[in-house]
Formats: sequence, structure tokens, C-alpha cells
Amino acid sequence: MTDTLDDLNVEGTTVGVRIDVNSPIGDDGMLADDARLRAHVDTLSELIERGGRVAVLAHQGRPGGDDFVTLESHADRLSKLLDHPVDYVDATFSKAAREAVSNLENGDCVVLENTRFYSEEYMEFEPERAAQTHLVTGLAPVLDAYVNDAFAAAHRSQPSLVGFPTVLPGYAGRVMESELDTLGTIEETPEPRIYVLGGAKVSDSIDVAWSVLEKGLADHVLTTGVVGNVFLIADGVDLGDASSDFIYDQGYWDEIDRAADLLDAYGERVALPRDVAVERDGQRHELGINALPPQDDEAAMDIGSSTLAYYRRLLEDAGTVILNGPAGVFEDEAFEKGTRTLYNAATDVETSIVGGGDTASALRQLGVEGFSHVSTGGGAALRMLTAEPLPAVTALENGPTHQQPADD
Ligand SMILES: Nc1ncnc2c1ncn2[C@@H]1O[C@H](COP(=O)(O)OP(=O)(O)O)[C@@H](O)[C@H]1O
Ligand SMILES: O=C(OP(=O)(O)O)[C@H](O)COP(=O)(O)O
Repeated sequence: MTDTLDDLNVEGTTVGVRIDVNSPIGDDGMLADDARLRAHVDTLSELIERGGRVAVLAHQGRPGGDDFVTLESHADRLSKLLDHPVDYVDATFSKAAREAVSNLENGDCVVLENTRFYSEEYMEFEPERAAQTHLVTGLAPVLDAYVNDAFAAAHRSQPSLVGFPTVLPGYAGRVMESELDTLGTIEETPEPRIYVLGGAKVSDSIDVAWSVLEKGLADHVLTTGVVGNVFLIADGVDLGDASSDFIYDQGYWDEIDRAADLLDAYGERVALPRDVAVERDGQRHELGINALPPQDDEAAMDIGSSTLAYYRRLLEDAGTVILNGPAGVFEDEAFEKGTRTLYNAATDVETSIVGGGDTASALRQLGVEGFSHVSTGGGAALRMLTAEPLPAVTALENGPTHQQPADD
């Protein structure tokens, strides 16, 4: 068990708070969706109201990506959401950052710059080594405590996630606490248990499928999205050049062999799409597996109606459904049907758990509501749902011995 904010004496304490606000970014380089910021409002408001001196750490995007931008617009939006001034400093652990943190008064809040602007932060380390990185050795001396609220990044073993709790007393924030409470009890959820794996993170999804099938956590795995396309190709279906090229370009070609191995081992418990939707004459057009391959430039952009009927039948008997990743290119109106219909059907299952940044935004866009739990994390939620430990949580649990009295 990790300590929580209930165990932290906040007043007058300078707290480094790691949050996950990794969000869609518009063409203007500004924040395009603030759902992940909203999730952290409770933790940050509580620390501010209890008189903490709050230094916020977070990443945005990955190096080289269009969404690899400064946190300035995140700080602006946080200030509005918290209804409280939030400063921003374009530094993470340099003298300017340390001075900004040291000058905080009780109830002040500053957002430091995107941690991944600093190269060691995009590497994975053992906690003890992460504690020796420039970020942690530079910033930890001006902090009294560390709060990790970044559940969505807790599957990463990066310095801001595992280094600080190795040298500072560490606490779970309110988002982290609630995610661990809900997702930590997956083995106790009602059976049969169905995992629906879609979206575009094929490699992660295959890892999850292996793990939950091997451990007996999943009675069935249903595949959709790019994941479903990879499984279809692994099963010998010719999806055509457009889908194959897409999978190749994304670097997922090797995953086809892994998917084939999984089908060999657990094929009877893995469900594959029975039809797909392509764009023909500017419209959605569904093709059964026997009608494939599609025409040259047509890519499989969604699952079709037969697949939806098949998956809905399987869901009718489920006690728990765990879903990650959209079933199709939901951003395009013609291909939102799979995601809308499947996720709506999932809300009827006794326990329904959803994870994933894009998935959560798809559900908001499509107005699908009624799940037992919508996680702030994708990869992190999936890792927990395979009953695997999260490095950042382990680091919090193993952190330096500390006894700080809670506020009176
Ligand atoms: N058949 C498909 N072809 C191409 N992209 C797809 C397909 N199905 C889903 N996607 C894309 O997958 C992306 C989301 O996947 P992912 O990042 O894995 O989800 P999450 O963030 O919820 O884990 C979306 O941008 C969606 O357009
Ligand atoms: O968005 C995130 O994860 P997710 O896409 O699995 O929800 C986290 O911010 C982790 O980001 P990363 O996958 O670039 O390490």
C-alpha cells in the first residue's frame, strides 16, 4: 500500500506533484482537450487549499512528435480549472526552475516545463539509477515531498516517476489512489471476463492478450481496430495493400507473427472481426471476410455489422468487460459506428472498465456513458488489468522510510 495525501502534512511543504496531462494538441500547438487536466483538479486544489507549495511536473508528447510542445497552455488552462493563479516557468530543473520552486509561498502553484524536453526523462531506469539523473538530483533538494498522481504514466520507469520517490517521501495523489483502488481488484470482478482490444497500439495489446489468456483472467479476447486487422492478417486473411501498408508503416509487421502464435495457443478464446468497413464512393461500405481483399486503395477502417452482432452476443454473457482502444477510425463519422455500438453494448455488462486516452476522447465525442470505471490511463490501465505491477507505484511503495504526520 502507498501512502496518500491523508498521510501528508501539507501546510508549508514544498511538494513536487507529477501529473499526466499528455493531451491532444491542435495545429496551433495549443492544448486541444483538457480532460486529463480536469482529472487532476481535486489533487491540486486539495494541496493548494491545505497550504502546500506546489511544483507541477508533467510530460507532453514524445520527442519528434507534433504534440511535443511546451506546457505553457496547460498551465493557463489549469489556472482556469483551479480558479487559482498558476505560474509557468520554461525550465524543469535549472537554476531558474529551482528558484521558482524555492520562492513558492503557501498555496502557490507553478508548472515546470515538459519533463521530456530533457533527454534522460525519455529513458527507462531502475529507480536507484533514476534518482541519480540530472532532473532528480537538480530538483529534489528544493522539494520536501513527492506526490504521484500520474497514473496514466505509471507503467513508465522514467526519472520523474521512479527517481523522486526513491529520495523523497512519496504519496499517491487522488487520481492515483482511485485508479489503484478500482483497477487493483480485477481478479475479484465477476466472470466471465471479456477483454476487448482495439486501437492502434498493437504491440501493447498483444502483450496484454498473452498475459490475460495465460493467467486465465480472460475468458475471451475480442479484437477490433488496427489490432483486429493484424489478427486477421495473422489468420491468413488478405486485407489488401492499403491496410497492409499502414501496418508496415507503423512498424507492426513483426506483430503479425506474434498474433499468429497467440492464435495457435489460444485461438478458440480469441475472436476476430467477421467483416470490415472501407470507404467506397465516399461512403462507408462493409465487406465480409469472404469478399476480401478490398479494392486497391481501400483500407479496413472499422469493424462491420456482422462483427458487431457477434461481439454483442458474446458480451451478453459477460460479467466483466474491459475495453481499450477504439474499434475503428472514430474521428471520421463514417467509421464511428463500430466504436459507438460496441462501447454502448459494453455499458450493459455488470462491470465495465474502459482505459485509454483516445478511447476516453472517443467516448466523449460519441456521448457514450454509463461505464463502471473510465480510467485516465491506457497502457497503465492495461498493465494493471493484467495484474502486473506498475514501476511508478512500486517505487512509491518502496520509497525512503518516512513518517510525516498528517495535518491536524
Ligand atoms: N482500423 C483502423 N485503422 C487505422 N486506425 C485505426 C483503426 N481503428 C482505430 N484506429 C485509430 O486508433 C487510434 C487510437 O488508438 P490508441 O492510441 O491505441 O487508443 P488509446 O489511446 O485509447 O489507447 C485512433 O486514432 C483511431 O483512429
Ligand atoms: O498518454 C499516455 O499513455 P496512454 O496513451 O497509454 O494513455 C501517457 O501519458 C504515457 O505516454 P507515453 O506512452 O508517451 O509514455
